[in-house]
Amino acid sequence: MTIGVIGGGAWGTALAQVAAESNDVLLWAREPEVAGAINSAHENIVFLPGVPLSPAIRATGTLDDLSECEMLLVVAPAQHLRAVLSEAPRADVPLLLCAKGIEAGTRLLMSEVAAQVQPRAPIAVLSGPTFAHEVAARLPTAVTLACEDEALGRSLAEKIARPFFRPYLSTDVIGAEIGGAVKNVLAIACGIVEGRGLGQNARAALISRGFAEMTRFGLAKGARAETLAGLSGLGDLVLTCSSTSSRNFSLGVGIGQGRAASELLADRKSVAEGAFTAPVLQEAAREIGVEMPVVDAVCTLLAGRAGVNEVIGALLSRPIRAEG
Ligand SMILES: NC(=O)c1ccc[n+]([C@@H]2O[C@H](COP(=O)([O-])OP(=O)(O)OC[C@H]3O[C@@H](n4cnc5c(N)ncnc54)[C@H](O)[C@@H]3O)[C@@H](O)[C@H]2O)c1
Ligand SMILES: O=P(O)(O)OC[C@H](O)CO
Repeated sequence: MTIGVIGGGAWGTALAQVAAESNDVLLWAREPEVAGAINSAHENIVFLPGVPLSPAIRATGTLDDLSECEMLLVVAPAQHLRAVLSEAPRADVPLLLCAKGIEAGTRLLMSEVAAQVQPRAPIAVLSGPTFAHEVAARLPTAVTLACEDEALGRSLAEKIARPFFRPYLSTDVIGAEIGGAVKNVLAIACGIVEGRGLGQNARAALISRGFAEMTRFGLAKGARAETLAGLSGLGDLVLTCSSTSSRNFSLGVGIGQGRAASELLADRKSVAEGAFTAPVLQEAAREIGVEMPVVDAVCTLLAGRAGVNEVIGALLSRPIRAEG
């Protein structure tokens, strides 16, 4: 079968490499130099350099070329997903959504955006603790594959599973998406703590209190607790809050070291989704009356409305309260 991949960033390329172990893969890349190098040198020189890619991966710059694919992995960044999917051929094949974020303006999750622009396509979500370079190196990785239609979810999982790439099934699409979106914002917070030299205790406290925020928000939006505590929630939170391999964490490190978020973001070619999700998440949480102080703190720092010491001081001086 031919699997289509929409998005030639690091994650789209790593997933193409996984899928190419037993399928033909057609990857749409926005940048002509990315598509050119994949076809001529079997390497994504821009977003995943140094990884020799399977010759079973062909790249194209034309979305219409994906019209014959039997399933599509959608790996465009969250804020571009609507535009890219709108330009893609009308699909009634399954869309496996792999971006982690909430759309600015609409506050919609990726599955909700996809349902608006590709209403005939069955939708599933792939999320979890997955650094692209590790997956591309075939290091053991487990993910959540969420689909309301259990049988479809199982068949998609069977198509992409490999001995080193192990999907766990869920029917909680919203839960899988909320975990992936929220953890990116919390990873920025953990990076700030690292960049400021505030120690491991502070980071563990942030992961734990951040997980409490993710859970409050997720449950209020209809997510299931076990999904939030699983690979796509807590699992990804732990990964992303612990390593400079995370673009969100490393953005936070820069902010913690005193650099302006705007300057750090302007320097980047790769995406730090948490920077875009944070203000939308804050709006969404306020709308439903869910308190998210760590998310609020990240928003303040991203917008440059206060300094790091002031924001951390305010977090630490909140009234003493019950943990649960
Ligand atoms: N990299 C990872 O390890 C990883 C793992 C899991 C999930 N993800 C998620 O996958 C998604 C894609 O991330 P990535 O790491 O592949 O990206 P990346 O940072 O490697 O590359 C940036 C991507 O953004 C695309 N882009 C830039 N401007 C665009 C525009 N105007 N319209 C459409 N596309 C545009 C580029 O073509 C490129 O594909 C994100 O939501 C990310 O959170 C990434
Ligand atoms: O580099 P990040 O922070 O976008 O994290 C990548 C993946 O989402 C980790 O699961």
